[in-house]
Amino acid sequence: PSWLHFPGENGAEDTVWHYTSWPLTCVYSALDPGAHELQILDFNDPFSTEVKPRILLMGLRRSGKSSIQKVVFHKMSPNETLFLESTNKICREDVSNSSFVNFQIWDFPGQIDFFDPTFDYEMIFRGTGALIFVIDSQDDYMEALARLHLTVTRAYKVNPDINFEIFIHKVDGLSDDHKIETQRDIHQRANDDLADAGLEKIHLSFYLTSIYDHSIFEAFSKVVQKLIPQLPTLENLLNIFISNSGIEKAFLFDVVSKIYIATDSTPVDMQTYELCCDMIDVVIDISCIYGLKDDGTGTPYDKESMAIIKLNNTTVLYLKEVTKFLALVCFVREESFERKGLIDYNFHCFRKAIQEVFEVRMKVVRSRKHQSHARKDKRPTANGTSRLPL
Ligand SMILES: Nc1nc2c(ncn2[C@@H]2O[C@H](COP(=O)(O)OP(=O)(O)OP(=O)(O)O)[C@@H](O)[C@H]2O)c(=O)[nH]1
Repeated sequence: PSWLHFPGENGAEDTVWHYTSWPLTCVYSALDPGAHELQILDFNDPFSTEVKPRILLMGLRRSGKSSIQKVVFHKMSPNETLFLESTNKICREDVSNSSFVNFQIWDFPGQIDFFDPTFDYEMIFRGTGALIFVIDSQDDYMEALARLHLTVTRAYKVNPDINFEIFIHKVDGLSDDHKIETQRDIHQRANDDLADAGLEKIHLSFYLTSIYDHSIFEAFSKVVQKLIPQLPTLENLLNIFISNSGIEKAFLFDVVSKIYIATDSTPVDMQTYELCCDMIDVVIDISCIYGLKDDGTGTPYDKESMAIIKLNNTTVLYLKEVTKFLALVCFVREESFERKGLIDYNFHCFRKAIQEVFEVRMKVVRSRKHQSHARKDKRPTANGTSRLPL
């Protein structure tokens, strides 16, 4: 077993212990002792069902990492993030809103000395699906670029399959011209650094983001979509659905986070996405006021949830419940919406197909769990017992 120390504020110290001498890696945080029960991560077992794709949030201090997590996944209002304290330990969180949106986010403290030899970055990167590096665009970003280069090169060596996602953040403070110029400059410098190191094969994706508009949700949607193995199937189903129903555009949304997990193959523009987010907010707000029972029980989003909003430009927005956490939001021309019966019938077929995709996934998960348990029971352990050395 090796010990990792993350110095906290006011002399407090969080000690993260992880045991890697066996395929099972256990992470234990001293400041958060209850967490160890959740943190049994089986990195080396390809059939493990405990491991969720991990998204790391990294970047310099005060770049906005915790704010992003709080705004996207905790519905915190952007203004409240002004009062967020600096993160002094790795914060891990499970996001399991639906069968597709299922991952773990690790928020790293900005002050962490990531390249301290006692820091086991191999363990961290091995189970990582996406590494989001947040750069504060309102600050001098040279130090951030140097840190980005170090982080990406180390991570790539351990795990070349990681998606590197660069959030050029806090762009609300920049003019439109300045935004484009900043993105071009960061893109150029980051890729030049990689080329100088002979690592031009590493692909970096760039996003302009701010917690004060929808850009952060859109960027997170794209990051999450890359981690959903069923994405091509979902896109295909959406393409078939819209082309047979006279629909202009359709999004499959995770209602809780407002991340869209898939859309058809026509291009997405920001305004369309914002309208969908606003519609979800309206539906949930109205349901919370008028949709609950007199005693306050019930949920604001259920099988009955649907909404039609007619815009003044002959476009109709149509929202329907797909599963407990997913909604389909469509853009339809008024004349096509006259054939609502056809749309509803096709939607019924679409929902059935989505359920089938879920079922296949559940079957795979169940059989992997079964195989995994069977193998764990058989293999000998380090201390001769069949239990984890916790
Ligand atoms: N203008 C603007 N400010 C932002 C944005 N996102 C975050 N901030 C502000 O940036 C400051 C730092 O945010 P944090 O989320 O605490 O930053 P962090 O990267 O988690 O910081 P550490 O925990 O120290 O590593 C806060 O005052 C936020 O309100 C944004 O998109 N635009």
